[in-house]
Amino acid sequence: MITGTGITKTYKQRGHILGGRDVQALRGVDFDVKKGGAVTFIGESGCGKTTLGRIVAGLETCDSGEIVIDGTPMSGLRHRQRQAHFRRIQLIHQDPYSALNPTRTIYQTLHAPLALRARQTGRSKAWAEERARELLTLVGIDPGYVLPRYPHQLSGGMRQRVVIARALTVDPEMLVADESVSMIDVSLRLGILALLKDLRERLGVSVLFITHDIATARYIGEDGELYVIYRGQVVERGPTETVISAPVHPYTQALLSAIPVLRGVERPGAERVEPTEALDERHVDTGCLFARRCPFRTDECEAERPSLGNGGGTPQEHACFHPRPRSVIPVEACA
Ligand SMILES: Nc1ncnc2c1ncn2[C@@H]1O[C@H](COP(=O)(O)OP(=O)(O)OP(=O)(O)O)[C@@H](O)[C@H]1O
Repeated sequence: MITGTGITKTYKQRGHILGGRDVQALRGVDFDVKKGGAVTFIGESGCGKTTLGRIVAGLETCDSGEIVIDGTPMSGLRHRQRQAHFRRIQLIHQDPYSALNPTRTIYQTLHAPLALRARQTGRSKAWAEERARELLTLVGIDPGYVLPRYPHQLSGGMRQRVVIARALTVDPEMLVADESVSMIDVSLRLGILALLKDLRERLGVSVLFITHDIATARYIGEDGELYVIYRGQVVERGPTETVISAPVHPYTQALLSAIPVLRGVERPGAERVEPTEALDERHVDTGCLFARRCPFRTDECEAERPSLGNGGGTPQEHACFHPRPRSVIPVEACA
């Protein structure tokens, strides 16, 4: 099990004199991912999703907060020990084109980490070769075709499968998939998402999925938890189906309302929640982060920041003083 508590991250900006502001990318994010579980973070561009994914994968440090992997807090460990723990969390980057070394064949890419493991665990060279073939078969590609080839000779979907196979060479406990289908042809995306689901079932590996797309969140995390993140704060979280079918935070409702739908297929009674104003940096220190865009804001929202909780008796947690379940236009309406 992997948990995060109070994760914060601020990027210092140079040029303060010219009016540059520090960017608070994460403002006290809590999460937990159970063994074999699926957690999806969803939010618009710039809300801090990638920063969180990199911190969870150990590629970046947080300013405060704690990541605990199987009961061991990472903050108290030396660099090498920490790296050994974080090796069990593998990041699958959104861009399979830059994730693979163009000068290495797929055989070389997979063989290097496997040969290292073979040496560390007293296994033979033949084991490393066999394991490379097994992993490629597991991710649905023909080892005989792929192993001698270079990345540029493969399609985007195949490359992403190789990236996943490489992540599996270390027997990870969790995969962090950051928009991992966004740069792949639409026709190939479902295959990659189905593969990630399949790996969860077959290997018991947990998946932390990062996306801005509701349909993807629903597909990958149907039995998992959905976290909605806005400007570095989790504003709603709960079972994926509950959050999507009955969102209570106005931001989640706006996110769902923003899905394009075909004229005439909207469900009667569905409500469209339109954010009222463009992003505004005011009230960042005091009030609700969404207040300036929220059509339901009150004075209270501008004076104080709500924290995540179950106020109002809702099944999911939310950070809103006025949670109101609203039926918004469902994702199926896009089909
Ligand atoms: N290395 C950095 N230096 C300065 N600011 C950064 C850095 N990385 C991210 N940021 C800022 O932190 C905020 C969060 O960025 P992040 O990439 O985590 O968001 P995101 O939700 O993943 O966005 P996107 O979907 O566009 O990738 C943004 O305002 C971004 O400009």
